[in-house]
Parts: sequence; structure tokens; C-alpha cells
Amino acid sequence: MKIAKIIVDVPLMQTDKAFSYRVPDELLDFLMIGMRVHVPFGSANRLVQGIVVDFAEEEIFSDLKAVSELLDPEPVLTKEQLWLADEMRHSVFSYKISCLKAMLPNLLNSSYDKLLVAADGSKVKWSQLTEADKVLSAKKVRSAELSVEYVAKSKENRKTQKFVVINDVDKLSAFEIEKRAKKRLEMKYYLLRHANEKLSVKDLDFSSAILKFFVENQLVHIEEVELSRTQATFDAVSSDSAKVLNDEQQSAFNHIIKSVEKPFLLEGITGSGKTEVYLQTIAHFLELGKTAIMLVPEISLTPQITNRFIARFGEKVAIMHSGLSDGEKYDEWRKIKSGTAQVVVGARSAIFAPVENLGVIIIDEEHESSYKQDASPRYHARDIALLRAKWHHAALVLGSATPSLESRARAMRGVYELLLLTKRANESAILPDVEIVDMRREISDQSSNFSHVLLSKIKEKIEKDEQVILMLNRRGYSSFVMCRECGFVVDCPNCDISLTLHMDTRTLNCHYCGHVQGIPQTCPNCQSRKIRYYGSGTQKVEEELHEILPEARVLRMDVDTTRTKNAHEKILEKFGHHEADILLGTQMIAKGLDFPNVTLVGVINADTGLNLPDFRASERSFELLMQVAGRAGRADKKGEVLIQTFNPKHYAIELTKSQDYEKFYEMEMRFRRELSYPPYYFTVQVLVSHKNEEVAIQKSYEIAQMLRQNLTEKSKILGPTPRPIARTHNLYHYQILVKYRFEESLERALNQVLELTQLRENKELRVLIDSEPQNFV
Ligand SMILES: Nc1ncnc2c1ncn2[C@@H]1O[C@H](COP(=O)(O)OP(=O)(O)OP(=O)(O)O)[C@@H](O)[C@H]1O
Ligand SMILES: [Zn+2]
Repeated sequence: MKIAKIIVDVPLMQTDKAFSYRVPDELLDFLMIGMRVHVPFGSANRLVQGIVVDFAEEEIFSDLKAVSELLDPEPVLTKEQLWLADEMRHSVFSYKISCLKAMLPNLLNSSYDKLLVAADGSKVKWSQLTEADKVLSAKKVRSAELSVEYVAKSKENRKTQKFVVINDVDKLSAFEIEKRAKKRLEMKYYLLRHANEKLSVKDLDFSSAILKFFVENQLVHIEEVELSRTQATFDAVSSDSAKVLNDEQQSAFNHIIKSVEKPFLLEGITGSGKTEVYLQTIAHFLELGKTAIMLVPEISLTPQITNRFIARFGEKVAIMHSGLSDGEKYDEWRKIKSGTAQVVVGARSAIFAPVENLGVIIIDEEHESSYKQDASPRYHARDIALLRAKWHHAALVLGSATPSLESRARAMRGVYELLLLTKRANESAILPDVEIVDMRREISDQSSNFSHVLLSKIKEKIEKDEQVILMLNRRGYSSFVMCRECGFVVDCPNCDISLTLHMDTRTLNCHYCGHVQGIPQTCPNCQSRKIRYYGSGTQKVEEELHEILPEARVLRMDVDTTRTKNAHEKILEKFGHHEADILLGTQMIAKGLDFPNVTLVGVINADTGLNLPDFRASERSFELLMQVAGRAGRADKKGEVLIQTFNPKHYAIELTKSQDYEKFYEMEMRFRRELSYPPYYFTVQVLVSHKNEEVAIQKSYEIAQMLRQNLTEKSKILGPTPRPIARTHNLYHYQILVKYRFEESLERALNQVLELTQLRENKELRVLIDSEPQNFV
């Protein structure tokens, strides 16, 4: 009898192994590995989703449940992806089903309509077919007689653009409009002048009343066209060609294309032309008929980078990032799966893109913590990249100006091959001068965010018609509501944290649990009416700038100004066109920006990240300062950087002055060794949560005890200790940190901890296991 091995969508320890189901006769020829099905599960035979991972031919005597329904006309997961999920399971400690689901576009995980499209364009809904018809259709899909289209049910996922279409040019031209109706006349001639163009309603400079007049007189009609955002991006980018590589770039390139034996660490100072090396490497592999994955951090924040890839590779590019709607993500996924797109540019999850014949994977800014997923499955894109490169015999390039200590240490041990770029690519550009401003000496005006020297530099640059980037470290600077009478701050009822003020919606929101409430008129504590809003750091700095430099044109970029779609792009575009003198923002302006006219970068508060209870605090601060400093003087004008700080002697700040990564690496490694932290030790964090604090404490002690019993004495087990934010979502959190070097029984011990949560008595206990955690706050 033919048996399908199926992983069911029920995240439990018991379901982590595939279950056996009988393949009914009508599906015998059609069911394939990587397809999704519905199967009966549990004693009630509830229908659940499952993924076919294998087949077996077995003699079965008992009654075996059968697969009840085919969900896809074609496989949605490749064999490689199934293998990846197996591998991930060993280090990620999430159930296999959640690893598998991370590889599928969301749209497949939710209820979308599936349409089967025939060559003549006729469509039928998959859900309305009988099982027999589904099989028949699946066969036609396989032979390419039918194609599959997924359509979003909700309007929100559909983006449309409205165009004005002239019904008949002669009729419009002959149509008489009274001379007094000036605007209507203007519109008529405008339409006639642009009769051969696509006129978007949105770009029209006439009121909707005027437009309505033309529609009502049947001179024009409005056409609504479904639009893909990515298409709009493609249209806007002009093409670009390869530059002649300098010696260092050329040498790096030669190494990368020569061998796939080891991953490469491409360490190049800011502006050294790493991106140009990426582009030419990808072009090389495309010529060999291969494909490429290019990962960038939080891509929606760096449209400049995406655009460089589109400019070079045009329609061969698929873009994948969180800013896309589910429908758009699905479109890009299809482009990849069908082979139309050969270059995938995307954020973390793009590492799972279903490309075949992979030639190269590149991870830009490899030190970025956003490559680690902060929710289940807690994978690091770099680890997945290592696996995929192995599977495909593909080259892997990790690029950064400030590599993570883990990667740099691996390069020192010869696990990676180190490639260096030590000069700026643009010959006339050199690294900017960095000056540290000791804010403890700025005694004249304590309340100002600006030192005298920073202010006078800003003025000087604006007078010369040059541009300035100002960065404010975001941490601890979100806007909140406080009572001026009693100091009461409005906290989240579910979490130990103050609510953040959202000016656009006029609400107070919790960034942890999503709680939303209105802004109180009186203080909930003392009933005073003196309740005040405290704007975000950037907002305050912006106000101060307007006061002291009223003539300066300022663009602000932070969470508040970028909530709407494409807001980032718009701000950066304006700045690029010199419609502003100053770009003021949070960390989001530190990365990837390449504006030749920027000659000054100012960091308003370099300290906020330094004192966080996280062993990577210094590394993060140093990286950030080096990154943002690198935005200055990228073309022929010399750049300057001013860093304001209250800790001028801290090594992470002092070493940005000399921009000395080597020295920083050396010092930081010494601390890590002394304190037994990565890269000398590996780490795993176990987070134990419960709504009752006593239970959370008791269970976390129990778990720590279990680990101490099961692991060797060489491993260090710290905790349990309360999390820095001890309560969120009405749950109390305690954490245990395991530090180890070689630990054979680790996987078994941690699985045993997971099993604990399956006990009936622990129903409300939550245990998260995070291998190589990136965030401790
Ligand atoms: N070989 C080259 N010849 C001339 N110009 C180059 C060359 N390579 C790169 N450039 C230019 O130098 C500038 C910096 O290059 P690029 O952005 O690739 O550097 P990067 O190392 O990726 O930068 P960062 O890490 O700071 O974002 C860009 O404007 C780029 O067009
Ligand atoms: Zn909350």
C-alpha cells in the first residue's frame, strides 16, 4: 500500500515526526512530495493541514487514515526546503511545521482563492472543484495546460491606480466650455496636450469636481488598474552599467568566483565599493546560467540599495521584504518559482526563496541583528545560507565594514576566507574626519541637544549648499504621556512598560502586546488636568532645529514619519534632490545611504545604546557609529563627523575616531574571552513565562536544575533571572542562559525541556528556546 509521510500543522512535540496516511487511489499518481493536503487528525478526526514529506510502500494491516484532500495542484516546497527544515530542527528548537511554514508565503497559509487559468484566459475556482476534478486539473497544471493564480480576498491586499482615459479626442476637442469656467478650460487643454500619455488621477492638478464634470459629460472615463508595487519600482529606476573595479575589488571578485570551498568574509570600509563587487559577482553567476540571493537588512529601509540591483538586472530581480502585501509577496514568490526571476533581493526571509541552481548567496551588513528572527522559528539567515550554499555548491559572501565578532573570529581561524577592501572606491573620496564632542563640557545650556561646535558646523555646511545627516539614537526616546503634577506615566495594563504615543492616530499603543487606548484627558492617578505629551526624541530635536536655525530645511525620518507605505522612499528621494538641508533620523538613516552632497554627519547622543544589559552593547554601538560616520564625504567633497557623548573615553566611542575596527575587535575579543561570551562560547537562552509569577519562578528553577543535571560541568548555566522587562502580555518572564563550547547532549536536554511543556499540568507554561539570542532586553 502507498503511504504518504505527512507533517501535520499541529505544533507539538509528538507531531514533529511525520505521520503515515494512506494515499487514496484517485490521488496515487498526483500526490507529490512538497504538496499540502488536508488530513484527519486526532480522535475527533478534525481536518488539519499537512505537508507531504515522503512516501513509503508498506504492508499495513490496521486501518490507516487516508489523505482527504489535495490543497495544491503543484508542490509548494522543494526537496531542498524539506531538507532545510530537518537541519533547522537541530539548532532552532522550533517544531518542524513552523520551520516549513516559514518558507511559504503567508498567502498560502491563509484562505485565499485559488484560480486555475486556462490558455484562453477562462478561470475556475479550485475550491469549487470535486476531488476528481482537482486531480484532473493538477495533471493539467503539471503539463502547463493550466496555470494557477492566487487572489487576495480582501481589498486591502490589492493596490490599484486610477487613470483618466479620453473617450474620443475629437469629441473632447470639439466640446465647448464657457470662457468663464477657467479651470475646466485648463483641464480640457491639459487633457488634449497629454492625449497620448497615461494620466494618473493621483498626479492630476485639478480638483475632483472638475474631473467629475468631464466624466459626466462622457468626455473621459476612469480606468482602475491593478498595480503591483514592485512594478512601479521597476519602472522608476533607470538602468546602470558595471564600473571598472579597482585592484582590491578585482582581487576580491577573482577569489569569490574561483572557489566555493569556504564562505568569504568581505570586510570593506564604508564606501569601499562592496556593493559593486556584489553586483559584478551576481552578473558573473547569471552568465553561467545560475541564480543569486542577495540579502540586505530591513530592505524597506534601504530603497537605494534595492534600486541599484534593479538598475543593473532589471526584470530578473524579485524583491522580498516585509513592506509588501501578502499578494505582492506571493507574486514575487511565483516569479522566483517559475524561474522568471533569477536574482532575489530581500530581507531575512528571502534566504528561503525557492530558487534552483543557486550560484551565489550574498549577505550585506552581515553583522546586523535583524538577520536573526525574533519569533519562532528563531533562525539566523547566515546559518540557513551556510546550509543552502552547501546544498548547491554555491559561493557565500558575507559583507560588512564592521563584521560581527563571530564571523571575524571564524575568518581568523580560517573557517571563512577574509577579503579586505581598505580604500574608498571613489578615488577622490577618503574616510571622513571624526571628532568626539564631550558633552560634559557643554555647560552653557544643559537643555540643548546641540553642542556649539555641532551647531556652527551645520551652519557652515548649509551656507556652502552642502547637506547634513543627524542621527539620534532611538532607544528610550519614544513619545509618551506624563502627568506634570504627579509624574504618573501611562503604562500598558499587560506589560511593564509605558505606552507609546502615536500622534497620527491619537492613541497610546503598546509596542509589545499591541494594546491600544485613547489619550486620557486627566491624570488617572491624581485627576490633574496637567497631563502632557512628550514627543519623540527626533520630534523634539526637530523643533529645536527650527528654533535655532529657522532657515534650515529639515526632513525627519523615524517610526512616526514612516508608518505609511513608501514613506521612506519619498523622504530619501526628497533629500537626494536637495529639497532639504538636513536629514534627521533614528538608526534607520545609518545604513546604506549614498548621497554625494552630504559632508557632515552629526550623532546627537552616542551613549544611549552603551549601557544596555547586553554583552553586545559595545559592539552594536561601535557598528552603528561606524556605519553612520560612513555616510559623510562619499564623493569628492571631504566629510566630517561629530559624535556627541557623555562617555568620550569609552572604547566603543573613542575607537570610532580612528575608525579602527582592528583595534576594536582586539579589545572586544579580550572582554568576551574574560567573560566567556561568544565567539568563545556558544549561547542558548531558555525563556520561561507564566501568568502567575510564582509558577514562572518555580518552573524556571526546575528547568535550570534539569539542564544542570543533563549537561557537562564545562557548560555554564546562568539564572534564572527576571527579564529586563519582567512582564509583557500579562506574562511574567524568567530567563536562563546556557554558555557552552562542546556539548553533545545539548539537543537532547533542550528537547526534554520542550517536552515538559506538553504535560497537562504545564498547559499554561510557555517555554522559548533561543539559540544564539541577539536581544537580551
Ligand atoms: N570601481 C569603482 N569605480 C568608481 N566608482 C565606484 C567603484 N565602485 C564603487 N563606486 C562608487 O563608490 C561609491 C561607494 O560604493 P558602494 O556603495 O558600492 O560602497 P559600499 O562599500 O557598498 O558602501 P557602504 O557599505 O558604505 O554602504 C558608490 O557611489 C559607487 O557607485
Ligand atoms: Zn502591552
